[in-house]
Amino acid sequence: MSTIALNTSSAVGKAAAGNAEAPVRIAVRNLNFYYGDFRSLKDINLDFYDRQVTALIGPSGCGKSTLLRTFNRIYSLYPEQRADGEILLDGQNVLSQNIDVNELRARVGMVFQKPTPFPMSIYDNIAFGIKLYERLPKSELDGRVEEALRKAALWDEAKDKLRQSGMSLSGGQQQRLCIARTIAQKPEVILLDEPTSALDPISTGKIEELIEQLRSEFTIVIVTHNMQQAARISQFTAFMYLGELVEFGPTTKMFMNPAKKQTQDYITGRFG
Ligand SMILES: Nc1ncnc2c1ncn2[C@@H]1O[C@H](COP(=O)(O)OP(=O)(O)OP(=O)(O)O)[C@@H](O)[C@H]1O
Repeated sequence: MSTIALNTSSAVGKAAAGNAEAPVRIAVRNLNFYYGDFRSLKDINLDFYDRQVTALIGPSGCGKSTLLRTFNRIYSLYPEQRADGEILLDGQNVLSQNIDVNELRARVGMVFQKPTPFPMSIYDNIAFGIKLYERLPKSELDGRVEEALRKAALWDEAKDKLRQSGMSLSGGQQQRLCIARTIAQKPEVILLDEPTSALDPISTGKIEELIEQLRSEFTIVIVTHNMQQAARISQFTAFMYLGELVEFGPTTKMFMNPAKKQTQDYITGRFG
């Protein structure tokens, strides 16, 4: 099969190569998901590697966000939604009834498409989540807020206005604040659901750089519609269609030499 001649080919290989030797952080086994009677995920089996970025791609409605939302059981806020099968986070099934979902959501943080800062100060946006779980002296809390803002590449822009509302930041800064808020809880996994789709190219670039930095510490799963973005920032890519996993592999292989025609058609924009 020839190399795919699309814009994506210039982006492929920009991210560090995938490390399939890395330990598996999340193992998805025979996962099905239902909205009422509608089965939106069909027997998904997939591994997510430790401190690697995995991109979930596929046409609208294929189940990318649904899959992402199973990892921290955010769907369980809605009674008609349910999952069966197994999602093993470090070997422990997060779908099991005896999992503490609050603890799970601290271990598996999530950042949404639209920046969602709380209507409170920049400082409190971050301190709030820490205080839910830990009682820290003020100096230590200050340190944790600073550390999270630094890791989210927002410290320099925010350090002189920590008491200003988080809503006063630009869209891109708000999204980095949401990432800082997630990081502050010291998660193991970070889920990103189209985190740059509401942002301009410069803010998008900053978030992409940030994702590359965060990879040294966190396992990252990102849903994106942007093929170039998937090629630029991920080490592994999963292509989904109609609730099924069609193909999974190192991003370079998926974009340069996919095994399935459907994958190739989607990546080259010939789908549909
Ligand atoms: N709340 C819901 N109730 C019923 N069906 C839903 C609900 N949310 C999603 N679905 C259906 O589940 C399937 C998967 O949706 P999902 O949002 O996961 O797809 P997606 O790949 O993330 O799409 P997009 O790229 O458009 O965000 C679709 O057929 C969708 O219509």
